[in-house]
Amino acid sequence: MRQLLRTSHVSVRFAGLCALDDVGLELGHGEILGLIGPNGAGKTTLLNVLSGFQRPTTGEVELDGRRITGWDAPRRARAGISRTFQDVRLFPHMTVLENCEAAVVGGGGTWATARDRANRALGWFDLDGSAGVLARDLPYGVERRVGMARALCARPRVLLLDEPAAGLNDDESSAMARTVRRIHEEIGCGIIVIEHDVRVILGLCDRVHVLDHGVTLRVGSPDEIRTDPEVVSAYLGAEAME
Ligand SMILES: Nc1ncnc2c1ncn2[C@@H]1O[C@H](COP(=O)(O)OP(=O)(O)OP(=O)(O)O)[C@@H](O)[C@H]1O
Repeated sequence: MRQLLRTSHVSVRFAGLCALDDVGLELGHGEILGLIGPNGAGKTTLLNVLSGFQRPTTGEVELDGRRITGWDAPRRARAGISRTFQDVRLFPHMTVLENCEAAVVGGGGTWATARDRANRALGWFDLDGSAGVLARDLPYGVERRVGMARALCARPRVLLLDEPAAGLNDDESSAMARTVRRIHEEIGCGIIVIEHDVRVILGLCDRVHVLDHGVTLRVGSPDEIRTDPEVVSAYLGAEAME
């Protein structure tokens, strides 16, 4: 596996709390990697470290073999690392289309490119009919899809998805997973996805990285993770083995 993004020996401490402890994560070119673990395991903190929103206390981050640990979030975005947020964070007074265009222009693209990419990304998420709607008027499920469309407008090399199926029902979650898979086939970017819905993760990902209390519990294929006794007892419970 050719490495696209990796962390080595990453630790993050918040005052007395160790949110991440010596974590090494690897994402290959064109790979979909699931990041799972119980509440407070450190998943979002690790995504923040990868996207430049959180400086690690110790450790390094590399993109394509280049050390990017000191780079801030805008610089990483320009280098091709795009992300979504649990709370989406759209510009509320701008339309769906303008939110997507802003992501392209903010990354240095022209308005013409921005319009083209935004329209394409909205099409991937069946959002063509919502292009002119103000972001503040969107229902939650639609808002999340716009967040993903916006992240994809930048044509990222790495896409970091923080709980894309949160708050969605089973059918919507399955549809979301199918969309992620389709986009992955079309763009070929590496994807890291945090998700609590284990069925979505195990069905979608090439490999899964399991965190527990800030440390790596296991890394393996969906089948290895599904049947690993330690992962099952720490996180999955019996239902994932069915
Ligand atoms: N800015 C911060 N200041 C202090 N503590 C923090 C901060 N961010 C996260 N933490 C703590 O670090 C630990 C890891 O949090 P994190 O949000 O990364 O976990 P998570 O696995 O994403 O959890 P969840 O599944 O609930 O979203 C938690 O104990 C959390 O309270």
